[in-house]
Amino acid sequence: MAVSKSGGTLRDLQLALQLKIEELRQRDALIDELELELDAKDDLIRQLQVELDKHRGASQREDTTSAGESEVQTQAASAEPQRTKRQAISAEPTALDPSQLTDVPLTSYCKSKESCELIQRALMNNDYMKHLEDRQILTIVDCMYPTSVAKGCCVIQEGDVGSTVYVLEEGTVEVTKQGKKVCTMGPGKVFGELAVLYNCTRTASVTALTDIKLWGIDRHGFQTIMMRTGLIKHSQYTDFLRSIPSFQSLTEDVVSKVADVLEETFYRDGEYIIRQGATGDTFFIISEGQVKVSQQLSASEEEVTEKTLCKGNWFGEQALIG
Ligand SMILES: Nc1ncnc2c1ncn2[C@@H]1O[C@@H]2COP(=O)(O)O[C@H]2[C@H]1O
Repeated sequence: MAVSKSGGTLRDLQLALQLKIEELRQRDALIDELELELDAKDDLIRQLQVELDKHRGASQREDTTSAGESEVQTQAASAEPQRTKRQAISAEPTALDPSQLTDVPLTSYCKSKESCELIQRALMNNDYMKHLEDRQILTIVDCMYPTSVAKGCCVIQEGDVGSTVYVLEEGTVEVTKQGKKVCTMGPGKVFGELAVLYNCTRTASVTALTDIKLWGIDRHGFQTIMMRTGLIKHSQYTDFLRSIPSFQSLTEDVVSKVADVLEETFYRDGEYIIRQGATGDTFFIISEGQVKVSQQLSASEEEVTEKTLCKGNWFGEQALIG
C-alpha cells in the first residue's frame, strides 16, 4: 500500500532528470579541479621534503666526527617522523575497458566443497564485501587461487600498492599499523580487501604467525567480476526502461543515465512504500507487482484508494522535481 500525490508529466520528469544530470556533471568537474589542486600541493610538499632532507643531511655531515656516514643517515632517518601517506580513494576504480569485459577470460580454480563454503562465509562476514550480490560472491569463490606463506613472512606491507584480496584458510596472521599490533586473524577471514576495493595503498601490514594457506584473487579478476555484473545489471535495467511505453521517447543517453542510478528494492505485500505527508526523496518505477495509491483526506476519515499501479507505472516523481 502506498500514498502518493500523483502529478507532473513525463516532460517535467525529463526536465528534472536533465537538471540533476547537469548538476552531477558540474559537481564532477569541481571534484576534478580540487583533485588537481591537491596533487599540486602534494608535489610541493614532496619538493620541500627533498630540500629539507638535503639540508638536514648537510648539517648532520658537518656535525659528525667519529661516526660513519651511513650510521648517521640511519639515525637521522629513524628519528624523522614518517609522514603518513594520504590514502587516496580513486574515483577511477579500474583501467579495464567496460566494452571488452565480456571477452576477458576469468580463470576458475578447483577447490573442495569445504573450501568453497569457507571462502563464501568469509566474504559474507566481511563488512566491505557482504553487500556483494550472490552471483558476484560465487564468481569470486570460483576464481580464487590457492597460495601459501611460511611462518614469519610478510604477506602485505603497509603503504605498498595492493593488488590481491586474500581469504585465510589455515593458520594465523597478525595485522599491524605503523609497527603496532592491531589484531590477529584466523581461518575464514578476509584481508587485503581495502586497497583493492578503494584503490588505495595497503592500510596495514599482515604477517604470517604460522605457516598459512590462503586463497587469493587479484585486482584485475576482482574488478572484472564487479564490472561485468554491473554491466549485466545496467543492460537489464536499460531493457526494462525501454519496455515502458511512457519512457520510449527518452533518448538513449537519458535511459542509460537513469539505468546507472536505478536500485532494486523489494517490498512485502501490504508494506507501505511512501507514507502520506512524509518527505519524498525517491522516484519509483514498478518492475513487478502492484501498488495501491491511497489518500486520507482528514484525520477522522478512512483512507480512500485512488488507484492501483502496475508494472511500468511510476510514482514519487515529485522527489525528482524537488
Ligand atoms: N584495524 C584493522 N583491523 C583488522 N584488519 C585491518 C585493520 N586495518 C587494516 N586491516 C586489514 O589489513 C589489510 C591491509 O591491506 P588492505 O589495506 O588492502 O586491507 C587491510 C585489511 O584487510
